[in-house]
Amino acid sequence: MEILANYINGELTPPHSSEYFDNINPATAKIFAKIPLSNEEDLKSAIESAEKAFPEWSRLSAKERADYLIKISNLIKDNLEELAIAESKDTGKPLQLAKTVDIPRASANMEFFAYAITQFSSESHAGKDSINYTLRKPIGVVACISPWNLPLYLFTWKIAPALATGNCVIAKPSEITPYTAYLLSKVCIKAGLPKGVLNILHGTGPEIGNSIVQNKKIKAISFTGGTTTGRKIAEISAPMFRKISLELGGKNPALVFADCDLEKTAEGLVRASFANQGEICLCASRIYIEESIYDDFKTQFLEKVKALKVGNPSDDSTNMGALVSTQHLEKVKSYITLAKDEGGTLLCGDEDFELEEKNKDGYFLRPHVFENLPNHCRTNQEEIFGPVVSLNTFKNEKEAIKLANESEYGLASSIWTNDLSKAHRIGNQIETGIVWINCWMNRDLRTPFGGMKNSGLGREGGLEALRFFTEPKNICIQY
Ligand SMILES: NC(=O)C1=CN([C@@H]2O[C@H](COP(=O)(O)OP(=O)(O)OC[C@H]3O[C@@H](n4cnc5c(N)ncnc54)[C@H](O)[C@@H]3O)[C@@H](O)[C@H]2O)C=CC1
Ligand SMILES: O=C(O)/C=C/C=C(\O)C(=O)O
Repeated sequence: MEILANYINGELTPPHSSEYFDNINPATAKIFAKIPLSNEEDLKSAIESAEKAFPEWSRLSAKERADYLIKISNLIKDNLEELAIAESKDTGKPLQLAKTVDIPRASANMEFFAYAITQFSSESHAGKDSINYTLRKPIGVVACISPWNLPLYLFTWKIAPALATGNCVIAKPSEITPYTAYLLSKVCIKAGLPKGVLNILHGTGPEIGNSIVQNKKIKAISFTGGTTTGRKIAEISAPMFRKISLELGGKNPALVFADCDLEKTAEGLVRASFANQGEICLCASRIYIEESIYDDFKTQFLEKVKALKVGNPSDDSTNMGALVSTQHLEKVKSYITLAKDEGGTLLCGDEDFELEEKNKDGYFLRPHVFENLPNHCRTNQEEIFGPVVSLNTFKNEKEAIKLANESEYGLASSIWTNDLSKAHRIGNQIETGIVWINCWMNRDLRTPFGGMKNSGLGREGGLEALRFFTEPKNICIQY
């Protein structure tokens, strides 16, 4: 059985506690690796090595730092197969998805920020008697804390801009899916990344995660995960006046208008609802359909959902793998019970399905579709983060916007219509950080990424991430 290690000061390092916990394959329910249970001592070593590395790393030219990121990006590409297998084993997601989305995006994150930093510039302002220019300095030792749903994809999405801008990083992957972060340590060693520039600590959120957040030497935190955890990080960071970037949950609406291309919309929304088993913060979970096409949409949507194949993640024909853990499966199931208690009609999801012998104990769930749920019920308001979606109706544009905005969350939305004026008008009024028109999760890494309301604070992506990880300093010269 593989024993994972922390990555501290450029070396694979066992935890001070000498204690480990289980890494479980959700598709088989079998333990396949042991995860270090890190504590304050490990954090102390990681911070010391990061502080030691900072003066030199931050003094390198942008191009020199970019070259390291490109090496890492290339090594991720070279090891795509191994990394994808590891990601699928750790998360339960289809191997095909890991090969085509997760790992290529991890490589692209490194490459994107390598190029971005060489093009990064700051403002200057010429006035009547003075000229001002702004320097953007690295902050120091920063933390990146990431979740389990897109492990290497989101881990690198944070680490890449933090390193590119000259910071040294303490990074913590989710304890539920730590495996590709461990493999990334090996990639960084192979790439010759200077010691201490990146440190990866494994362990639980309440222990090592909380220690990182409590530590005053950590000058900024980029976090993706649940809203409850995000709130805790904000509460602890506020008195320290520490910079934080929070990418939190979503309860994302999709608005389907009578003038949409029905076939494409149904297909797009099956993907938006159930990609990665519905375990993406951007997944559509409330679908609002214009009354006049409700029945037609429902028929087409259900036909496609029922055709989704759930099962062995290694099989190329599988559309949905296992949910990430038994605890998460139980959480999602409890929402299915709740939806029924709230008066919802289950349209599909409870059919019998066959699993291969080795997957019999895995955490599989068919995609569930409900209708007849009121907008204010918990099923339509709380983040489920699994393969559960509700179909709802609206009468007109005004009502569609009202229903979509009746939410504590504000991450992503999608609008499906062939009337582009209407799409722009609605896009402008929807309270979400991201609006997709006739598509979903079409990502350009240059765009601001993040949510409003309880979906987070700040934006990542492109220049936003480079600005987040730097401290602006204005210099004024009088003529
Ligand atoms: N991007 C998103 O929107 C995500 C949302 N979620 C939502 O959150 C729910 C809970 O999932 P979890 O895995 O428990 O998410 P979480 O928010 O607990 O975990 C995310 C990361 O934060 C760390 N963490 C946990 N508690 C911490 C603390 N006190 N201080 C510092 N770091 C801490 C975890 O170890 C992990 O690395 C899910 O059911 C889902 O609804 C989960 C993952 C991603
Ligand atoms: O950056 C992206 O393309 C996707 C981000 C997704 C999340 O932050 C999430 O699901 O947690």
